[in-house]
Amino acid sequence: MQAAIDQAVTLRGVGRLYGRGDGQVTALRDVHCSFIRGTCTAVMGPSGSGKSTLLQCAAGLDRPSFGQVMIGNTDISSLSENELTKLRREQIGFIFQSFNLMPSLNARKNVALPMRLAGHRPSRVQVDQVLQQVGLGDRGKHRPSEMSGGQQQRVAIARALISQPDVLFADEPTGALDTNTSREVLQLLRSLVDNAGQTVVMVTHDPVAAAWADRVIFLTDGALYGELLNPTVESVSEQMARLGD
Ligand SMILES: Nc1ncnc2c1ncn2[C@@H]1O[C@H](COP(=O)(O)OP(=O)(O)OP(=O)(O)O)[C@@H](O)[C@H]1O
Repeated sequence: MQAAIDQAVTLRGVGRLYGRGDGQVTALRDVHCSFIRGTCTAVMGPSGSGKSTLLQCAAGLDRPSFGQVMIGNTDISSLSENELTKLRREQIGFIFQSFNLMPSLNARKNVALPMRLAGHRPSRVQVDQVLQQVGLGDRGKHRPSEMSGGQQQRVAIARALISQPDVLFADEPTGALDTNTSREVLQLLRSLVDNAGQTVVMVTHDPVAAAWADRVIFLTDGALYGELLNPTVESVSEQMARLGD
């Protein structure tokens, strides 16, 4: 008998409306999809197609207007704000295009911050281990302004990993980086999937970044358009050209 596929996140009939009346925008419409544990999925589509909205609904940062989001076996649509905050802290990692590090804190303190805000104090060993995991074992005392963009994004990844999240969501993680530093960050995300069994879901505009994923899903006008397995730069670019990007 075939083993059940282990889904880290499942969206069932998810829709998201913004505003009311004549000004109402449908950012997502009836999206059904799931993200398999231990895989990397890229989310692509033209500007305004709903990629960030999908990511935010899947990560529990935004609440869908309709439908259900499951993180593992938990239906997050049914959680109270406090329960959702706890689940986000413990099970979700989120990385932003602009790193969102605290400029006055060194790398160690930035990594420890979310746990400290949640009332825990991670040990120095824990923090250094996660910095080592992202290749910054020797940069713990450096502030963001003393690091390159790629290093800052790796600190942000370490900060997301400190709580050992089930899923790592990334919104344009290489959008602010040059080609070489983008590759470093993508290599790191790929190695987290391959060597640590991490689940990664990332929004990107870049076919080169998407080609690092196991699967690409495409959105148009808030709806799921299709997917590509084992994507290449060429196959992703072709699909995006078809979508009119
Ligand atoms: N807070 C909001 N209020 C009103 N409309 C919104 C809001 N957030 C997003 N939208 C609209 O929802 C639609 C989807 O937006 P979203 O940011 O998810 O798209 P995207 O594919 O991530 O776009 P981009 O590639 O340009 O970042 C767009 O029409 C956008 O203008």
